[in-house]
Amino acid sequence: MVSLLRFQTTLLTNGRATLSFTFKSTILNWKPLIPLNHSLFRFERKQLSSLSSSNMAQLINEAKAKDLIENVDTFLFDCDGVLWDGHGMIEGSLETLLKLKELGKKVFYVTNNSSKSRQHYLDRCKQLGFPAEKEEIVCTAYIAAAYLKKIQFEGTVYLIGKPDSLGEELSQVGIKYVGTGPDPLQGKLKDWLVMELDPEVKCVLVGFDPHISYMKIMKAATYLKNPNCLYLATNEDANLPAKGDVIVPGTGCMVVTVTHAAKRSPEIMGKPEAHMFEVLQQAHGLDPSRCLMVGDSLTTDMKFAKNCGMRSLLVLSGIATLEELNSKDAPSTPELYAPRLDELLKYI
Ligand SMILES: C[C@H](OP(=O)(O)O)C(=O)O
Ligand SMILES: [Mg+2]
Repeated sequence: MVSLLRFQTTLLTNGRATLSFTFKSTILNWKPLIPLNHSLFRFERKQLSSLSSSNMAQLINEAKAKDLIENVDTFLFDCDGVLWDGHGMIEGSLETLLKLKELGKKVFYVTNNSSKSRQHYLDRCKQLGFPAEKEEIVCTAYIAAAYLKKIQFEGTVYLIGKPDSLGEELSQVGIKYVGTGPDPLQGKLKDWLVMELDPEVKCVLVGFDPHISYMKIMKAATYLKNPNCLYLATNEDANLPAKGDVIVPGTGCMVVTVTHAAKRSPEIMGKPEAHMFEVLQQAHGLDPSRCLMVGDSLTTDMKFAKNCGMRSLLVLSGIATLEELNSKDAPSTPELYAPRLDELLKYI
């Protein structure tokens, strides 16, 4: 009797390691010691059965970590859910980045979060002890302003966003904007139908805006009736990563309401689109095949890595879950995954 026994250790998000094995026996008279329908394996079998070996994300281990250190010069880090989240810094993230800098690796911060400016992120990195220079940080507020400057935009931006993030970045490139701050419900339908809009507005830009309102959606959608009016959005993340019971709506919730009302889709400035990588590649001459994108989202970070030709490591400390990773409908499959960034630190 010949049987092929393949062991696989899988680290679950609760830190419990489980051993699972599959066997292919040419003569099915072999009985495994532990019945395969034992609960220990039920989860594993679903996990293994839902992933074909060709596209299975691999749990990071010593050999894979050493391969990264040998073949990756540049580490691009997503921020929310990897380095920090709503509760503060994520354990081990700072130590891991400092070790990579000690090893001479280039480190960049690539965040979809449009609630803060690039300067704010620089101040935050310094405050937390992360090694960062301003040109190593790209956030979607900065990218949106840089994009409008690159296309030599002329006119005013109707901004659904914060004055101290998108507003600050637009001002820095000399672009005028209107619309920020509270815009509560006023008047009734007969008033709305005759409301005055700013004829100078030639772009609607939607980012994170805690003052999102019915009036703002109405104004944005009305500006967008003009097909020559540009429609940009910073990102489509549905939630901000914050472990706990509360769901914190992300910028994607602001974008979908304007998109639905306007019946138009925006040009997305952030991940998974390649704008942020292109800006870094142009400024620092990056070779994507020697870059690793580390993120917590399959729909943005891991797709971004794939779109830009980079290697990818998913961490389960933020938005993505092991179940989502192993689902046959997963939006993308990273090369590697780990429970948290500092899993890498164990091996380097
Ligand atoms: C979640 C996302 O930020 P990132 O994870 O890209 O830092 C966002 O704030 O919408
Ligand atoms: Mg994230």
